[in-house]
Amino acid sequence: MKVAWAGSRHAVEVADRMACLVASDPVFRKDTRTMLSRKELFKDTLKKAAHAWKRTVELHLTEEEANLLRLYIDQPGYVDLHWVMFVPAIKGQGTEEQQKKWLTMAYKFQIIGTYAQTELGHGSNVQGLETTATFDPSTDEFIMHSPTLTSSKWWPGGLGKTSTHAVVYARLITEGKDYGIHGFIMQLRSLDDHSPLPGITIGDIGGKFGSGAYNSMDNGVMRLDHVRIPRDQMLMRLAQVTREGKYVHSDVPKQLLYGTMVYVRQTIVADASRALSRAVCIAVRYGAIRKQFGSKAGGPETQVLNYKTQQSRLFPFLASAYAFRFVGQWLKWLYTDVTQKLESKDFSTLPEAHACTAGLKSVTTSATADAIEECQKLCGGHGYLNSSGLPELFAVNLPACTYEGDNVVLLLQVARFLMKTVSQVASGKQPVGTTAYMGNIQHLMQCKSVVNTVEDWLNPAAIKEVFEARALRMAVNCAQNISKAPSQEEGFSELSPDLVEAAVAHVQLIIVTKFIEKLQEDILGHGVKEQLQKLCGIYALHLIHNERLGKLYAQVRPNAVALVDAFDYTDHYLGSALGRYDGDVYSALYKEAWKDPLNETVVPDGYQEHLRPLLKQQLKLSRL
Ligand SMILES: CCCCCCCC/C=C\CCCCCCCCCCCC(=O)SCCNC(=O)CCNC(=O)[C@H](O)C(C)(C)COP(=O)(O)OP(=O)(O)OC[C@H]1O[C@@H](n2cnc3c(N)ncnc32)[C@H](O)[C@@H]1OP(=O)(O)O
Ligand SMILES: Cc1cc2nc3c(=O)[nH]c(=O)nc-3n(C[C@H](O)[C@H](O)[C@H](O)COP(=O)(O)OP(=O)(O)OC[C@H]3O[C@@H](n4cnc5c(N)ncnc54)[C@H](O)[C@@H]3O)c2cc1C
Repeated sequence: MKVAWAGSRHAVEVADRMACLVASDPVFRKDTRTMLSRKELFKDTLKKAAHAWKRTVELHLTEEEANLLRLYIDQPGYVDLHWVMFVPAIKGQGTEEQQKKWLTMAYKFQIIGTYAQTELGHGSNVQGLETTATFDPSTDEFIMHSPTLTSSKWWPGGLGKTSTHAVVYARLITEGKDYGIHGFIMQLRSLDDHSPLPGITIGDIGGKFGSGAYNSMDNGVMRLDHVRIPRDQMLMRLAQVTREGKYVHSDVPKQLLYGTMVYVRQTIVADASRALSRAVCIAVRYGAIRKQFGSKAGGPETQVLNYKTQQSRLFPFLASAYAFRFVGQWLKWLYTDVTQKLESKDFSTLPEAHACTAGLKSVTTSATADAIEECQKLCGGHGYLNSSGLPELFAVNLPACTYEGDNVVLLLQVARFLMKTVSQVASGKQPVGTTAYMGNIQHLMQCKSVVNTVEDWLNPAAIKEVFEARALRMAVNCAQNISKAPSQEEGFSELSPDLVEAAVAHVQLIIVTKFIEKLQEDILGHGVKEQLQKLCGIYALHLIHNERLGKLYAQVRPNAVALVDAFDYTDHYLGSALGRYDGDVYSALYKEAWKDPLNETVVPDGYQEHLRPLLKQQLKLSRL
């Protein structure tokens, strides 16, 4: 099962090696992270990042190994933005010459970069950004400026205190005309003493949700006061400004400007499956250790994992973790395929790539945030302790519902794509890729499900048909209602809640389909495929027909712990007293409690000033 989860034997081996490297290095300790002040946490993050880079160089780690090292260090920081957004933005939007110049420095960490798109006034509406980049032909420079308070850059990770450079998104103005949003490389801080360059005001935007967690990241604010940069720092793969100030657009779709976001959304699906699997791992392992109540005859107490209510709340998450993992692996493939096509100037699959990454990012991160919260409840009181690992896991993954595109905004993008596809089908065009099922419209609009028993639900063809019919009918229903509205735009706006539901149904169909396709692959190991079939059934069925699942849960229960062990997480990475591999939960909880700063002294600070006088006063009063 470890191989099925990781994708290959090689993937298991390299992940194990990197996880152990991190777990055995004292610099990467994180057990007292939630007790650090913001400043201490930030410094700890800088230390870990520098040490990780040192180890990467010393051990000559490959890119795959270095990425895993960063992942297992498990502490958000500026390096995430540098590797996940700054480097890809230059790769995707820079010319070959620009890539050579900037990536050479970025790969060696001679510069640290971030992705500065969002502003105080606009995040979702990228076309509404206000920062300007005005070309001055007299000096061959762009003047970068924040004209209003709301145009202040706001949120970019690493911007606050660390980044020396950024890809800054701004409205390009040349020859008096506004050509909309383009990307520019800017140096922000001195490479000698790290002070901000003239005209740049920069800082951290302040503490965020939860202790520890995302507070390790210095999300930043930046205002620009007529800062000049050379013309060749405009990212010029998609469009250019000539020496004379002429704007020239390349023969590529302008949506490629959004390419970095497509790339990152794809990686976020993998993050979501990992976060969900960590929460499930903690709740399942702990559920096997925790006992409450027993038989009336005085027999042994019951493991809470044996309660049917526990299973019906928890096993759909276990199934979802596997489902998201497999769809994430497929999405990675899709992204690579689209990138190769783009290189040979075939842009035909771009809309589908956008819809799939946007939709899957939305559905998987929302489900994951909800599931982590529920796993906390599934662990009872102990789940609420920081030492359970769950509060931090929740706080770190909750913003994934917002960053890289608010989930509802992204689902509306999927809906727009679906409405276009429905109208193309109506005019006789055969849909392809993940919407190919819509071509079967005659059958899917009328068919009745052949499913009667729980066993029928394990029939992949039956499951697929139900999901196809559900998604298509919801999309067609929306399209019909929109066509009755006074205008397309009004109809879309009026029906947006239904459109979001239709988008979710389409995305869930993709997830179910990719799970089924995974089951058709060669899967080695005794009983592995059978367990995955049950999980696939649970994933599909819990979305549409909760009542019939009891039998399947009973079949999964005997292997529940093994199914989470297959995630292959070290105790260091899981970071949970409840989810420990050895099950020694109570000793761990007890030990963790004593690490709290409040326990550094037996009598707490503040006793002399506030507690003692109060108690003495009450004592005096009671004697009166
Ligand atoms: C225990 C705890 C320990 C700690 C653990 C730590 C471990 C780490 C774990 C997790 C962390 C992982 C770290 C990962 C690091 C990632 C960090 C991420 C940081 C986040 C960064 C950001 O947020 S960057 C900013 C992102 N911003 C957005 O996403 C903005 C969203 N808005 C948009 O994308 C667009 O504005 C819009 C799509 C909503 C609208 O676009 P537009 O205004 O142009 O309008 P249209 O709707 O008219 O679209 C026009 C046309 O274009 C098509 N289109 C739109 N987008 C795309 C696209 N991306 N690609 C291709 N095509 C696109 C659209 O469909 C339209 O097409 P038509 O054919 O005209 O219909
Ligand atoms: C932890 C974190 C890290 C981030 N890192 C970065 C970074 O590195 N770089 C960067 O540039 N940005 C970053 N961001 C910003 C992030 O990308 C934006 O916050 C995100 O795109 C959402 O935009 P917004 O904040 O403007 O939300 P808003 O659009 O203001 O959303 C507010 C509400 O309005 C709703 N809404 C908005 N538009 C519509 C619509 N058309 N129809 C229906 N409902 C709508 C949304 O659903 C939401 O409920 C980060 C954000 C966070 C939280």
